[in-house]
Amino acid sequence: MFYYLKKLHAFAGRKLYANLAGTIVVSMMEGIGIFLLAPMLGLIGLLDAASGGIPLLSAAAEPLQRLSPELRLPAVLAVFLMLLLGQGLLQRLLANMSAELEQGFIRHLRLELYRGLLQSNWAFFLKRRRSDFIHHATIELPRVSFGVFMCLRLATTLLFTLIQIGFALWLSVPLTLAVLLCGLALAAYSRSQVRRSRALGKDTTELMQRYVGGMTDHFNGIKDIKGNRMEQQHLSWFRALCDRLESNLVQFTKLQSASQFRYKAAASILIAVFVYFAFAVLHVHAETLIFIVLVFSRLWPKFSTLQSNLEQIGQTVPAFRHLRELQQASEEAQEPELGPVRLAEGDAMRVSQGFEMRDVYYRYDRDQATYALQGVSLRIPAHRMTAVVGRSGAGKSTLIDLLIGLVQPERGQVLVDGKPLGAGEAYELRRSVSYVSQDPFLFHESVRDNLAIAAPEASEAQMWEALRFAAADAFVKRLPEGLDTVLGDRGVRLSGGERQRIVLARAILRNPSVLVLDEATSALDGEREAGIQEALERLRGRMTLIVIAHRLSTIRGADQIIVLDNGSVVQHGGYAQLSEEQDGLFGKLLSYQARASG
Ligand SMILES: Nc1ncnc2c1ncn2[C@@H]1O[C@H](COP(=O)(O)OP(=O)(O)OP(=O)(O)O)[C@@H](O)[C@H]1O
Repeated sequence: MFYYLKKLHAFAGRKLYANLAGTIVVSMMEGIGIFLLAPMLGLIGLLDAASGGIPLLSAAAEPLQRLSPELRLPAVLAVFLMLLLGQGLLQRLLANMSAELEQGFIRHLRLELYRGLLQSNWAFFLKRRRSDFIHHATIELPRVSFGVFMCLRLATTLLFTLIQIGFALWLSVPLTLAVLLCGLALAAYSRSQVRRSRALGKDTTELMQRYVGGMTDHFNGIKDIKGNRMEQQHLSWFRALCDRLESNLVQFTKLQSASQFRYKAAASILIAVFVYFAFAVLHVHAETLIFIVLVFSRLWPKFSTLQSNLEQIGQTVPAFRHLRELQQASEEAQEPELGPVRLAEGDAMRVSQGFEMRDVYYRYDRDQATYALQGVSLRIPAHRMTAVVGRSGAGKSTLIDLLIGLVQPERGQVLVDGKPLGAGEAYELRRSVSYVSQDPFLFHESVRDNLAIAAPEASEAQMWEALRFAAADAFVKRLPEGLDTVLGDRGVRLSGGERQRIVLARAILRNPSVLVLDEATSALDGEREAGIQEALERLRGRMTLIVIAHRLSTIRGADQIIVLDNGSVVQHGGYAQLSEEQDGLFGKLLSYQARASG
């Protein structure tokens, strides 16, 4: 919590103190307003305004005595009005300022979280559920911000309570001490409520995490759900979770209302007892009694506000811990070379000789014995086309991740142009790599925006050239608004192959030094794939091509084929050479495919 309070301090600076000071002034004005009630009551004959029994009262009434009697009431009312209006205006100003501070702080936290996550290395993402990021950004983060401002509210309430206590002590020490003792006793009794709030807050965090995770999974897999008639099972799961969420939030409200009731009940009893003792036993003046009742009726609600603030803070504590843990993990996983993001690729690192792997070992989980890659040594020459093949799960994607430095080997070395590829160099290298994954990703934006994200300076002519290259020009031309057609769920839905071609065009538009295609043409028909093969032929020489393909016919033109099996390189060489090695895995894979298609 202190971490985020410090953050707010760094973010808001002087504004924060102005806000706190303003809140105190508003509270003071409220106090003065009450104090002014006395001369007012005196003027209308309810109270002896010149009474010396009440501190400050005679001093406050004294200027009034100098006015002619008929002006006194308007004068007091004018001051009263000014105070109330001033307080109202200041309150309005403060409310606006608080909203700006609060929203500004949320924006600051959001940006910090998002930037931190984006700049975390790939290993960080491998270990986490994607929906957890959404949960943190949309639910935990506002809770944290709410908690931070609740702490500030607690601080101002505490301060103002102290002022009120001082004032009350001045009026009557024994009665104030009695009220304080009762307040402390009730606070001690209510401590368990704060603990309970924290436990409920922990449950809220867990339940919301499940809620966001489940919803994300279900809607990602909605086709599977519909296609397999699994709606009922999902609905039951959802209903059970909603029941728990409902009960969790209702319990918190019940807890709060119970402690508020306790404070209210105690207040009524105390006031009755005080009035009795003050009047019947201690025989204090009626004026003093009215003041005591007035002051205590202001003081006691502060105690219940403090209690309520503490419970609300308790409820948000788990969110603080949760968000901080994620941020800490993401800070530890930051890419070493961050600097400003430069999209112009002119000065990006160009691979001139090629890649090399020396006895590389990698496993996703260091607690497990199985390696995704083991003892891999290979060379990938620059400006040539290298294909990586193997059965599903053989380690092809892992190999690519290591080559472009998304993950680092556990043992062994990856070299680029003869130099070891550390995490810092990898970040630099990826500025000149275009990577097209198995599941290509398009934004819910126009074709133009989707292309421009990779190369903001690209002209329209260059975009069309890239689309032509990827055999996507014809279908983009046919889209209702051409380049400006919005793609995605609420725009034009593309087929898997069409999506792949746009992503390929985007990859080419960056004019990368290394183009990696991970099953990037799997959804294309033979004719279109042949078109892309020709395009790749043209790219060879200009850039280093690394292609993962299941359909072996598509890699006939490769300069080199690397065959992986169970995380090791089992064969490498040209297409013709490998196809002749009858006992080799490549030959087997070829014959399986020939049988399947034949
Ligand atoms: N994020 C991960 N966490 C743990 N294990 C993983 C992860 N990703 C891959 N693996 C494991 O590493 C091994 C190699 O996976 P990889 O994705 O590199 O294979 P692949 O050859 O690309 O497979 P495919 O052709 O099916 O995409 C597999 O055994 C897989 O289960």
